[in-house]
Parts: sequence; structure tokens; C-alpha cells
Amino acid sequence: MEKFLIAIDAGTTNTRAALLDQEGKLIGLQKAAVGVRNTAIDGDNHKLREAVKGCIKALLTNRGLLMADLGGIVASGMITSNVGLVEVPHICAPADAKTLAENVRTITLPEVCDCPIWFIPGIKSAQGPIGLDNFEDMDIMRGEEVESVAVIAQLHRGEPMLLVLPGSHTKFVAVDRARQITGSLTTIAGELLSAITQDTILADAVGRQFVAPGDYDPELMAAGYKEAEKYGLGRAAFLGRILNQFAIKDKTKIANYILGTVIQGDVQAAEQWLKGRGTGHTVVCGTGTMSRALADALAMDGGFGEVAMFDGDGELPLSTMGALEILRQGNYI
Ligand SMILES: O=C(O)C(=O)C[C@@H](O)[C@H](O)CO
Repeated sequence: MEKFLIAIDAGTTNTRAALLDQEGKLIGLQKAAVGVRNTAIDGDNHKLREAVKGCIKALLTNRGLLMADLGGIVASGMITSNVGLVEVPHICAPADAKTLAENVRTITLPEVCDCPIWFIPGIKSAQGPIGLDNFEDMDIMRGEEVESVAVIAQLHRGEPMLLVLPGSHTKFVAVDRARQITGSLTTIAGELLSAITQDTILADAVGRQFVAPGDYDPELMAAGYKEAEKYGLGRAAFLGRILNQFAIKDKTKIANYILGTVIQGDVQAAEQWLKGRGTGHTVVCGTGTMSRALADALAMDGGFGEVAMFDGDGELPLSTMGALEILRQGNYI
């Protein structure tokens, strides 16, 4: 790269911006607890606009740089949705880094900054009319496709691959032999866990807490998983209260049990979706509790090939690595 570059990843609740030098080294990171959720709540995107503007300004000021020192700004994630900064339609799978590069939109938003921004589109899984007979074939993602590009660039082995990106919305992303993303499956696992943890009778049994990374307990997670397999989420979750009332006082253990009940639905959904696709190997992104639990549950299931965990190269966020790869494929940098 001849100049500096900023890579922005704006999701539902957070915005992150990374500053890279000419060698592609990370020299600054800014975060704001603002995302498209704020737009949905406020009915306009001024908070997101200000957050993005603020992150760019802080990155430049902290390094004594000017806008003219930038070779470009790239943005991905929910920032391209109807509640983001600019709506860019999803492109349709199959798609790879090159297809994404070909569909980048270059737009200047003077209210944010003078430098044009390269917006990377999201990916949808199907096209054509969607109705009650086929809506389950459709899925959408914005942001996870860019992280997927980073993982594919590092770990693709010339065989089909399943990527798992846990979060508020957990994504399963299918990749074929030719490195093409062929589709995705989304669940609201993170949001569901949050609702059970904060807003149900179970809140007391889990102490209103998620499982902290140091408190992860595979045995209790597996117990919740098995009960959900047998009885479904509603009954299995209530059994968490029974466990707490009559057998296990430790709320952290109950939180692990509840985590397993939620994870089970994800694994079942992925299994159903993958029928006939051929899994190859599976990579679970991240190192948090949800990632570890998903990796254990997928391995326990046995139908997902070799299951590994991956959290990038330890320097650049996955979204930045993926954005760089897409820009390179499109000769933007
Ligand atoms: O594309 C959209 O508009 C979505 O709502 C997909 C959403 O699940 C994101 O992928 C979360 O990062």
C-alpha cells in the first residue's frame, strides 16, 4: 500500500475502526459502543454517523495524520444495511473475495469525511421470489462474509469447509472446494441467551450472568445440550431452574447448563441445513465461551468433520484481514 488505510466494521451494537500503515501493520484501533441498533431505536443514523466520523478523526489525530495521508477507507458489516450509513444490496451466493471486490460501492459521505468510502456488500443465500414454500432457503449476512474471506485465505484446504461465527447472531457459513461462499445459516443464539439470562425466571438461577471464559464447564454445557436434544429448548431451559433448586446451587454451573440448551438448537439447525452439502472440516471463529461451547458441541455431535478454533493472526481483527484481501482482489490497494 502506498498510503495509510482505515478499515471500519460496524455491527448491530459496536463500531470498530482500524488504522493500517503502508506495510499493512495495525497502528491504531478505535471502538465506539454504537451500531445500527441505535439507528433502529432513534429512527435516524446520526449516532452511527458521528461514531464513524469520531473514530476516523481520532485515528488520524492520534498519529498526527491528515485525511490526505489516507489511501482509502473501507467499510463492512451492518453499516451497509437500511439502518446503516448507505444501503448496499446483498449480492447473491455463490461469491468469493473477487466477487465481493467487484461489487464494492465507492461513495463519498461529506457529513462523515471527505475521503470516499469503499463499502463491501453483504451476501444473501438465494434469489428469486421468496414465499412460504421456500423462505427457509434464504439467509443474509453483512460483515461475516468479510471475516469468512479472512479465514478462507488462511485455512482453506481445497475441500468444502464450514465456518462458524458465534455472536448475537450466530452464522454458519458454507464454503465449497473452490473457496466460494455458497450460503449461510443464521440463528439468534446470542440474543436468545441474553434474553433467557436477563429476562426470564432463569435469570435468578444463572445470577443474571453469562459464562465468563474462565468459568466454562463442558460437563454442564453438555448436560444442557442433551436435555434440549430430548425435550426442546423450553423444557430444557426450565430444567435449569429444577437443577438449581434441587441439585446445584452454583449459578455459574447453571449458566453453563443454559448455554448448552441454546447451543443445541444451533447444532441441530446446522445439521439440517448441511444435509447433502458435504462438510469437510469445520472452523469455529473466536475464543469466547460461546465459541468454545460450539466447538465442543459440534465435535460431540460428530457430523461436522474435524473441528478447529481460529482467532486470526493475533494482530489484525478478522474483519480487517478480510477487507484487505477483498481490496487486493479488486486492485484497490
Ligand atoms: O444483512 C442483514 O441485514 C442482516 O440483518 C444480517 C445480520 O444477521 C448480520 O449479518 C449481523 O452481523
